[in-house]
Amino acid sequence: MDAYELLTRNAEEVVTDEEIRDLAEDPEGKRAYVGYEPSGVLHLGHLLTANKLIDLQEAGMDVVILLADVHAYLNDKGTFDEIRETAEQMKAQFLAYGLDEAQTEFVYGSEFQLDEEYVLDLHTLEVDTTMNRAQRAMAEIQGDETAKVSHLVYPLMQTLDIEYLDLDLAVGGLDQRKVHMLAREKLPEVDYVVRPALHTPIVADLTSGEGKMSSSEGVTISMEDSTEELEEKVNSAYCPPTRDPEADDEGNERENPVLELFEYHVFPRFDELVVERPEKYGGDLTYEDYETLADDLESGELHPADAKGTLATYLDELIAPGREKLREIRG
Ligand SMILES: N[C@@H](Cc1ccc(O)cc1)C(=O)O
Repeated sequence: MDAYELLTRNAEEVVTDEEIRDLAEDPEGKRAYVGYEPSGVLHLGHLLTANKLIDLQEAGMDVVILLADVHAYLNDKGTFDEIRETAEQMKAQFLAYGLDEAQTEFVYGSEFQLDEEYVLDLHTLEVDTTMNRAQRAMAEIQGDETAKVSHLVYPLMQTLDIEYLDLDLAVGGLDQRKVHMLAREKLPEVDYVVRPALHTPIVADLTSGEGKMSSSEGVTISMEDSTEELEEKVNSAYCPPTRDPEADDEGNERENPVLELFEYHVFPRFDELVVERPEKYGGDLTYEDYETLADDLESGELHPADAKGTLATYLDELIAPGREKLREIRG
């Protein structure tokens, strides 16, 4: 796979394609980041962006993981001490998951976001940004909560992080796109250069196939799940024998989350998947790419129950090292 392909595979959006192409010309040693509000246990949402970071490392880039403690604090996620403690646990899980330690730098937001220069830049942005504009950027991150002043400061700080961490690329889920658009608009106003952004898809809720999956709403899979819990969740997932399911009774769009997990979580990490089947049902199947597997599900060659069993096995392999780490940490 060439560098451009590694950078962009499974990305839902790149901003802009031209800037990413430039980066792909010479990715060696360039810096990409994802910021996470520390929350202790990694779940599929974290792992989807982590997969992209692994791709970028493979292309030669260095990765910065921002443990966004100040942002979590602004978003009312607990006391500062609690937040920092959960951040330490996340570090260990990211490395266990497969990020290359030599190419990964972990930075706490509080290491630089409280410095005088940063804070003064922040105030400059506050002067230059309407409340309406900042609030729009936050809509998807803040959820249903009533907007507080902290929610307006939050996206302006995220904008500055891109400059202060000296990055060449900002990565995030599609829910970060409005903040990255704000950054493109605002960074030049404080005389900083615009950096490209890359957005990963948001996988649908496991049980309904609707909306987006996160740890707070709906069912997700996390590093905390035992093999049995993981199997149970995958087995109860929505999986019609097609990649384009019909909308539900209320007209809500649906996806096939089982296929999405194969596409975004499993195939990027394994060269080949084996679906184990007894001889009398046709024997084992081997897949080297997502498309063939999705075609077989659609044609009936691959039964949803077999697809789910296989998905559970591979997801379990992916989270097993992180699960071990968590056990060690918690004793
Ligand atoms: N906004 C991110 C967290 C984040 C914070 C600061 C950043 O610079 C980047 C990302 C989230 O929703 O979790």
